[in-house]
Amino acid sequence: MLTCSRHSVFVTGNKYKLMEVQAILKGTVDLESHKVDLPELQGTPEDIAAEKCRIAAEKLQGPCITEDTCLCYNAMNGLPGPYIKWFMESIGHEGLNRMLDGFQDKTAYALCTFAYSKGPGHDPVIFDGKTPGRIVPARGPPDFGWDAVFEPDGFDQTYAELDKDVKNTISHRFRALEKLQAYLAAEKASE
Ligand SMILES: O=P(O)(O)OP(=O)(O)OP(=O)(O)OC[C@H]1O[C@@H](n2cnc3c(O)ncnc32)[C@H](O)[C@@H]1O
Ligand SMILES: [Mg+2]
Repeated sequence: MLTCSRHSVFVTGNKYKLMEVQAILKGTVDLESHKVDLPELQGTPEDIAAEKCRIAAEKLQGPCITEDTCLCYNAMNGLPGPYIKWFMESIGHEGLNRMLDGFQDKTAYALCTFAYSKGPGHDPVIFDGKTPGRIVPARGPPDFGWDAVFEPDGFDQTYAELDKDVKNTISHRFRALEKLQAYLAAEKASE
């Protein structure tokens, strides 16, 4: 859970996401953490992100922010995309590489979609961030999801090998949060 000056709350069950969001927003937004179990939905990344936020706002009966993360293979027209969580849990880093065995194109992109709702009954606003890269055999600490198999463009290190401070200035999450921050700041200024 993340509380900003407008008492909005970041809802996630993923402690690594929360740590990154806290590190990226540090100093600009007051954070507070709380875990709520949200359903894994199907659809386009944008529709999933919006619906996830609607459900969280209903559960909390108040304003909130949620985020959904995709890992999209270009050779597979964007899949596994929003279903990456199940692929990661079922087949692991090696399987995520093997899926591309029959393809020359190993490029992929990480996509983060934040959604912000003013509360139940309010349509969520969407903010996305994308980082292009490619899928490589796992290197670096295996702690956070598929970090070890994603090498962002312009780097010869995987997300997992990169210093956290570096990942947090080029990541899909950082890019989406930049937009969300600007939106919240403008909203606050107009009050
Ligand atoms: O409660 P929520 O916020 O939904 O947390 P989650 O862990 O279920 O997250 P998602 O539904 O967005 O699924 C995304 C999957 O990708 C993983 N993931 C998310 N961000 C990542 C990142 O920056 N690097 C590596 N793996 C990441 C995450 O661990 C999940 O397995
Ligand atoms: Mg989830």
